[in-house]
Amino acid sequence: MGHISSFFAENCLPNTCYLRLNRYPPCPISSEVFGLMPHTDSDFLTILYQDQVGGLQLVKDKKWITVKPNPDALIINIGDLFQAWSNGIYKSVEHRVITNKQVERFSVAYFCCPSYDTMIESCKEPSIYRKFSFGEFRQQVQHDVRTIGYKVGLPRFLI
Ligand SMILES: O=C(O)CCC(=O)C(=O)O
Ligand SMILES: [Fe+2]
Repeated sequence: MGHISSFFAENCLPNTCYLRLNRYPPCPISSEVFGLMPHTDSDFLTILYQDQVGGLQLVKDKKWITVKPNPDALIINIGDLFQAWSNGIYKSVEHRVITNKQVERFSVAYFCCPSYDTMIESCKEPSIYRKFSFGEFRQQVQHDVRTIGYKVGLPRFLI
């Protein structure tokens, strides 16, 4: 895509990436409560493992579809930074988790993030997003969540 091939190796180092262990307890009112609200991940790529219970859904062709659990597979989700970096060619996938009435569910997510000072810019002109640092992006997301109650994300950086 016109970026140098060592970009990830140089910028997404073990000390800037992180692992999250998610536990979703059984929920008697599962039709009314999300395990995780619809969102996109604020990283480059997320490597996800879900157990056999299932519950992960993503948007495909404007519809929510269920990601069938597969014990032999990892799920790779594209995040917001990849979308900006590819100038919108690769889309950050919107996803959510629905709860289960009876069974507890676990998942493990590894978020591939660069350092806060890494500049995210598209390889293509005209770029649809202005250049920003990952730190600026995180700050903007946190500011929006605090002040308006939700993440706006990449649309804030459209030119
Ligand atoms: O539990 C899952 O399957 C998804 C977790 C997730 O989307 C996240 O941690 O950002
Ligand atoms: Fe996520």
